[in-house]
Amino acid sequence: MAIIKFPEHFKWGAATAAYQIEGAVKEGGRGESIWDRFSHTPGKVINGDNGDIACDSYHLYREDIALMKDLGISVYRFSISWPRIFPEGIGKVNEEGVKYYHDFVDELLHNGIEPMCTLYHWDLPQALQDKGGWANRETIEAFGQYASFMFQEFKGKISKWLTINEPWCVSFLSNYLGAHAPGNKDLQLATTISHHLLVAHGLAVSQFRKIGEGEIGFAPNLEWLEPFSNKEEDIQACNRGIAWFIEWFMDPVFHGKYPEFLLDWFKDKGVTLSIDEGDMEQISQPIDILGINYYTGSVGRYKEGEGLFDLEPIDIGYAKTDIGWNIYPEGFYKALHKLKVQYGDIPIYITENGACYNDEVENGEVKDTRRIEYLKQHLISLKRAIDSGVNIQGYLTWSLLDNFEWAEGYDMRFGLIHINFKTLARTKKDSYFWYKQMIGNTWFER
Ligand SMILES: N=NNCCOCCOc1ccc(-c2cn(C[C@@H]3NC[C@@H](O)[C@H]3O)nn2)cc1
Repeated sequence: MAIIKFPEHFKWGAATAAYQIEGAVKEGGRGESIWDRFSHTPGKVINGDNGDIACDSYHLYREDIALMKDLGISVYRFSISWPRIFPEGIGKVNEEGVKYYHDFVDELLHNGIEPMCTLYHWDLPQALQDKGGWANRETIEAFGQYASFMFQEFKGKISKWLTINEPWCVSFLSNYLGAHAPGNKDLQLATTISHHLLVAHGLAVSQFRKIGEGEIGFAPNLEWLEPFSNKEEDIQACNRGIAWFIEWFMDPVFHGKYPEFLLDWFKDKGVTLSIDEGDMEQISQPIDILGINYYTGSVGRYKEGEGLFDLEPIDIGYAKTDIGWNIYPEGFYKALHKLKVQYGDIPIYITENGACYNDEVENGEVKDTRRIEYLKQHLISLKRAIDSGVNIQGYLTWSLLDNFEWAEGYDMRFGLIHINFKTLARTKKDSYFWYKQMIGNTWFER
């Protein structure tokens, strides 16, 4: 059997997000978010699920942190509910919300767990959406004020910050494909939003340089696309599909410009970018860390007129998780290798990787052996990337807890810990025990 061993300094963690676990949406002075509005709109979320209660981590966070300590993680990625701090998005601060996060972060630190804080994990204050949301450049300024407040308020407690989680999901999934809040289906709008998100990221970084302490970055998600054949048309189609996730967001941050071939492609679709003077300089300020979220990949081939990029994803029989995503660990390595080639040695944290398996509790146990296999396969790819020179500093699995999986609701479970959403009981899954042993050893047996 092979031993897969990680560097001694390697950081192991787990990740969650505010709207997916907190609940208490009308408590503690919190304002409405776009996900409150979207999830309560009939037809938007499977089973009509919403985040009103979720895992009730707002009230149960001490229990969750005790589980993290038992698990042995050294870093925990969470997000701030922007409308808990600024109920209207800007202006009056909600002191109850500020205190909640101080109490939460203090509990993490007291338990020797390093906080990694995502400022924006999709729960935009509805009051800002009512004024156009991310399509309105005023939201960029509002995000800058929110970020500046948080950097000042948590200086000395939080030293790893991520500005925007998965800007592809916030822009294209939510405003072109329409699958997430606010549910628009407009390519020009989505592309404009993608630019405003990057400008907002850059504004937060510039504020961090004045106010903050520690490291800052952002967390794009990547989906790999493997060409069906070595035909140039298949290769180019897959390159377009990959660039939609990688180059579209990474080139502006690391190279100060959008990928020309995608700009041209969008222009042929009647979509243009309105770039203000100074935007690209703002976006491309150096960052300290890069979060990478990877779940899946597909095989793709050229098909004229198919989708946005003349690209047809085809099912060649890869095994899938319970949410229907291909299990494709090879794509994880290929994506990470591509990042090193194109963007150099920025310290990378895998800020999300995990699998949806909807195993239930039986006799007090959850035998999620498929999740353990998924983690093993992807950690093998990760170790290959590390050994080939990719500067990976840590791995945070998605997710610590089963939680509200956005439009898929609560049926889709990604946690190491099972949540009974009726009783809120937490049950450690077999994958929890496997991850705990692997963290303790810094290796696992294949
Ligand atoms: N890709 N093209 N799709 C074509 C059309 O598909 C429509 C649906 O698409 C997608 C694509 C991606 C996702 C997704 C979900 N997560 C998991 C969350 N990450 C942040 C954290 O909160 C986790 O809950 N990451 N990515 C969902 C749906």
